[in-house]
Amino acid sequence: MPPAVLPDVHTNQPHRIALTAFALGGVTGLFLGLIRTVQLKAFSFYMASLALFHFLEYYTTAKYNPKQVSEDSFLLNNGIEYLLCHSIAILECFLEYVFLPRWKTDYKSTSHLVVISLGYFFMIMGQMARTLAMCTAGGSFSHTVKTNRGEDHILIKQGIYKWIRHPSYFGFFWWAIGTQMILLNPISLVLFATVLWKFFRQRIKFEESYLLQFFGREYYEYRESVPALIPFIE
Ligand SMILES: C[S@@+](CC[C@H](N)C(=O)[O-])C[C@H]1O[C@@H](n2cnc3c(N)ncnc32)[C@H](O)[C@@H]1O
Repeated sequence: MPPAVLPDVHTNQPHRIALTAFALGGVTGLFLGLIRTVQLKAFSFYMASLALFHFLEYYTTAKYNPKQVSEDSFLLNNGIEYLLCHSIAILECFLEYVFLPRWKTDYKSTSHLVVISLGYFFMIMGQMARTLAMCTAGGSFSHTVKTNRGEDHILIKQGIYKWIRHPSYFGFFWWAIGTQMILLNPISLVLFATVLWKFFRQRIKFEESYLLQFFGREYYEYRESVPALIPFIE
């Protein structure tokens, strides 16, 4: 690999990367291991999936977009709202488990089964879409929106981008919705859907204004023909 493509060790301090990856792997392993023994299995799956999500953010950036990888690529500092949403979700999950234990663990009810199955489907599909988007976009992907076009920033229209205009946002949105469905968290489901929908609507508008500047008519035509597949976002 030519030196210019190697990750910068100042923004990727090896001991910190190793420790973060170890911690995320530990959380994933711990909660997957607990699934058989705990009653609230969905919570274990949620925690394992949350840790896996953050591990994959760094791993995929390091592998497919090494010039832009940094410790921030774990996306663990994803803003106060993100942290609050997950904290509220965990609190809701435990409060409902304590005060409404039967309702929370009534896995035999058909409505619960439908919500939980859909939730797992959204989570798996969302994670796959997000990771696939990052692999496909490669050097054109960045965790922050670029306001200046880099020299290797090309318009991506192939692979998953042929079917979904913002597949990493689509993936993130449906993955997060899925986590709240498997937890049977009605309050946090509404909270996640509202916060994320507002965030992505704003972000897509901002991002597309720059993509139109970078790629002109080509992006305009792409935007007109490929949907975002996030409800009520054109
Ligand atoms: C966090 S990435 C998200 C990419 C895309 N919105 C998605 O959801 O897969 C943000 C960066 O991707 C770039 N980007 C978004 N769509 C792109 C495309 N189709 N081709 C190339 N770059 C794109 C933007 O310029 C921005 O700097």
